[in-house]
Amino acid sequence: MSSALVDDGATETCDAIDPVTAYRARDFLFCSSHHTLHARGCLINAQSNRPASPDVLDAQATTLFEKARRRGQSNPIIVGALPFDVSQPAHLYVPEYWRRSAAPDAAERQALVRTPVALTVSESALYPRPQGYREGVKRALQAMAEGRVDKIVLSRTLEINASTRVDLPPLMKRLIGVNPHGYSFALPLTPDQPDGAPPHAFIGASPELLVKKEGTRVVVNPLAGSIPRHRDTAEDQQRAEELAVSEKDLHEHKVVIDAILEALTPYCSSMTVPEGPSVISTDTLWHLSTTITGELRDPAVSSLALAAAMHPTPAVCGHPRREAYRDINAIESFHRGHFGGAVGWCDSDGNGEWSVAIRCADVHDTHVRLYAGAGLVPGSDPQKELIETGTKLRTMLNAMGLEHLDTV
Ligand SMILES: C=C(O[C@H]1C=CC=C(C(=O)O)[C@@H]1O)C(=O)O
Repeated sequence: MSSALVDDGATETCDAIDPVTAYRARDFLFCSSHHTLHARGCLINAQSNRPASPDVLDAQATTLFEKARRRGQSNPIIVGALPFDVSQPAHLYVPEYWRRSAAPDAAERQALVRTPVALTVSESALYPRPQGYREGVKRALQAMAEGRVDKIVLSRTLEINASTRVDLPPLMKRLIGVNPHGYSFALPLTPDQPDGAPPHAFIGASPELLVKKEGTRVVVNPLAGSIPRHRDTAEDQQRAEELAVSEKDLHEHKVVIDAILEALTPYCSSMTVPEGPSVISTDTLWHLSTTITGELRDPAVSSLALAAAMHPTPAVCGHPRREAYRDINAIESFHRGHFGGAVGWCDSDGNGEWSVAIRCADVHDTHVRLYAGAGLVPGSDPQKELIETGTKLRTMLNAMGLEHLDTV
């Protein structure tokens, strides 16, 4: 992996080693199919109690960049996450040091996949239990039948207690190796904690790009509509073909595209939108996917502001947003935190990349909480949605070497 040190007025460098190898439990890592961004240390922590709304985030970003310049950084960036619930504050900070380099190539990823991850489970529990999740799906379908909402994304968790502290670096290597087309991330939740403190991080391997902004160009890649993959190649291919013409999934996808176009239109002078979705694959699922590109009217608008303008999309919340949000809160009895939010980075020219925070987990010392959700529309089947969310949990489980754990 080649790496170039960015001139950031940094106090600490580690550019001799590639970023994935250099990654430590308190670092930020964001690896797409093209680039790896690695950041270390926390120069300024935003520590705000204000909601993660576009205006608040814009003002916060301006203040953070000004402070970072006064502290001697010539090229600062902000890294962090938006929560699912935008009435809560975002978790943003300016790292002391960062660099961006080429993503691992195919051979390097193959080597990463072989990284041993030693994790022994002492306890694990699905929450809600499968029957509880199916009942939740039925309640969501009832809300749709009453005409209040047309889409709700309902999620569940898998709680794991390991017998020893979770070792994040090998886990991140595995995640990056197994997910070459996605966005693998590790966000320290207490980036300024002392050395040796237990890891506290939000990690994942999301297939979905909320937004990427580079100069005047903006790219979004919403996903919605899924089917689990199959070990048998012919059956696997048939499932992809089924998904491409599934009316229920095409509708589920269109709800997301319409909302994203509505949110992006005020920012763009032109947009290129394909006629229909294509089918893409992750290690465990097929998804309907649409890549939309646009030219920004104002190149100064930041990737953070664009992310906040679209978030939460109906790929993680539903439609209409407010009603879907209310139903999610009534049905789900756990706090999503950053799950269903966005993780990424933004530089002082506004360039940056934010992925939708799915296929992810909170890690705190020996405890791991995995999350997975599924988009529900009229016609969704509770058992199929249970299986779909169970398959989504597998992205993290496979990376953790816990393929044997039951998810349904
Ligand atoms: C909410 C999740 O996935 C979203 C993204 C892609 C496909 C989805 C679906 O088909 O339901 C979801 O909208 C998740 O993985 O937890």
